[in-house]
Amino acid sequence: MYSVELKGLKKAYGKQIALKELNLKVEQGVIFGLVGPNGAGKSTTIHILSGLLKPDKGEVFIFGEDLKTHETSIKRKLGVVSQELALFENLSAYENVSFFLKLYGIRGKENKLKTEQALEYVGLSDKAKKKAKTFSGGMKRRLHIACAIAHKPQLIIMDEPTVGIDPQSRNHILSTIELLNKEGATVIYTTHYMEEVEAICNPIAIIDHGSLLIEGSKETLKEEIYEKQQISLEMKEWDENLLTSLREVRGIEEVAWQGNVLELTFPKEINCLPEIIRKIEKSNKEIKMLTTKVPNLEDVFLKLTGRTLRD
Ligand SMILES: Nc1ncnc2c1ncn2[C@@H]1O[C@H](COP(=O)(O)OP(=O)(O)OP(=O)(O)O)[C@@H](O)[C@H]1O
Repeated sequence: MYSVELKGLKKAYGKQIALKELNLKVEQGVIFGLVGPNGAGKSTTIHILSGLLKPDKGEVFIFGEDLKTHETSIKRKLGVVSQELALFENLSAYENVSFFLKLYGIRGKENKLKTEQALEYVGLSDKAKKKAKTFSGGMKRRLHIACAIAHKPQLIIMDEPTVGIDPQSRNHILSTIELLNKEGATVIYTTHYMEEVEAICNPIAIIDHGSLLIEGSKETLKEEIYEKQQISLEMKEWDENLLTSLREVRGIEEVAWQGNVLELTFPKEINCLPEIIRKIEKSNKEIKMLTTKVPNLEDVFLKLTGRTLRD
């Protein structure tokens, strides 16, 4: 059973099509990165998943249940960290979390226990008695997360939870997500920071113009997208004769240089390296260092969408 299954989701705001026909499956127990350029349809998808918005067409299944017919039971399993903060400024951190738990019917001892645990998860235990209005932006964001996850949801949906906050709170949030995931929660995570996706998400889905472009493990995406191999050779010295002989290596596509570094490109399926090494030895030149360019997710994203994630 999938934690989330979206089938043929369509949504338009007037003439503006936000989701063309989105199909997506999220396995249980993963931190699923949902990324896409501005206007790709991520927030629309998340709003539909959280029941805030109805799709024009298509189906949403959460843990096998249809969102249309099982909204109440699904909502108990769901924790949504939206972009908008929903906190009571004049209540303490403890009172805020406790209030949200009461909305789920959690009272008494269990309420106390879960409130304390949630504050601990986000690193605010020592600020439990302080009013939300005295908190920095990053601390408010962490409190907001505590409120959303205190009832121990099986599925946590996070819409850019680290935008515009200090590095300390950001690191706290990332490790909270990893902790919640280790304890069994599935997390759907959207962000404009590709380094966060690299650090905590797997698998990922890239969407654009309201449709899925690609979905898979980070490793598979890099492998599939990257058709070329690139190596850099830092040379003690090199000359034109060496460049000419490297250009003759079977399969080589490009020989470029920057200072003392030669950059060679060849197709993934041809191993040009032994021949390259032979040519260099023959020329009596010395390699100081050899590095392989490893593609990153930003390369994958750029190739598929024509933009960088933060464009
Ligand atoms: N309330 C609305 N009214 C009209 N158009 C909207 C509305 N909300 C979103 N859209 C449009 O729908 C498309 C998808 O928007 P959505 O907010 O889902 O994208 P996104 O991927 O979350 O973008 P971002 O990364 O900028 O948050 C965009 O073209 C957007 O302009």
